[in-house]
Amino acid sequence: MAPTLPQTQPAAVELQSVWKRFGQQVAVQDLSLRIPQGEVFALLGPNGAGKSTTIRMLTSLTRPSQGSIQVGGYDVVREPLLVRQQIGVVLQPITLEAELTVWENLEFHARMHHIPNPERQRRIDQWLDYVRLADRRQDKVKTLSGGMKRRLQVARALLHRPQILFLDEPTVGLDPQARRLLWEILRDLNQQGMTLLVTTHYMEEAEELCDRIGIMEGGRLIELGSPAQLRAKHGEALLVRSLPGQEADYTFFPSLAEAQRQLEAEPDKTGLMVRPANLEDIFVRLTGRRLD
Ligand SMILES: Nc1ncnc2c1ncn2[C@@H]1O[C@H](COP(=O)(O)OP(=O)(O)OP(=O)(O)O)[C@@H](O)[C@H]1O
Repeated sequence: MAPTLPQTQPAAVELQSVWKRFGQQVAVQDLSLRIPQGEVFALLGPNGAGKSTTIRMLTSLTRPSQGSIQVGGYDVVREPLLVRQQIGVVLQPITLEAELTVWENLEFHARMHHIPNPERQRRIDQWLDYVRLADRRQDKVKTLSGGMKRRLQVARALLHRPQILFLDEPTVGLDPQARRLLWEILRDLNQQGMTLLVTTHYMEEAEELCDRIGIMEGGRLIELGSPAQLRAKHGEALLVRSLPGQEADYTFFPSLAEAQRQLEAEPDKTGLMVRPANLEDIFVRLTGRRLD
């Protein structure tokens, strides 16, 4: 996995003390965050944590109640059209025209972005190839699998050549193979210099794909760092005691060796085991709950 990018990289996304209120409901509280260009950043959090609201503010779909947001160097409130030129967006749910063909869906989007022919045709061909859908170009979208639809959404989001791609739960509902293929595409885009901001419920996805992770709960950012930094901070290893009919008990240790030493020192070793800590464990430690 790529190391965390240095702070000297120009920011792709910058939020300063951002709040979003819906009436009495506070969806996002005092969020400050800087995502350098070229980073893959994941926002993690349980339902209602404020992830979608954050993405909606970053993509200029909803205005912050307070604070400022720059995306691609532009202010989302004052310069939303310039922001939209810099970004591609893959939101939930799938917003493709089911009765139109794969090609027609892309053609429609490219026309909306005023991409003239023959450049339009060339780009559609190029991106269909890239997301492995060239052989499905004449098929109606309703005949595609979930993974294919998601890849088509990605191709559509890339047609106008954005620098930053936002993806809200991109692999939800996909089988492992389809998920891996999408990761491969996203990783490749990042290697070409694209900044990615992803929300996900899947710890494995965050761990595999992302340089840094922000954990949100109750509208607040409660943790931020690379997977390695988070493990170093919270503990690399776990001693787990799990007994039938009881909730498992987890204790973090800085290293596997230290967890192992503790296990050996325990007079009663029933149900005890040592294993490496993962992001899910850290998430549970921080929030007291699982992601799904
Ligand atoms: N348009 C809205 N009107 C009122 N409240 C809203 C609106 N949008 C979001 N909220 C509230 O803001 C909070 C954050 O919601 P948000 O959808 O951002 O969370 P999330 O982390 O994306 O969760 P999920 O994974 O379920 O999408 C929730 O309490 C939600 O009910």
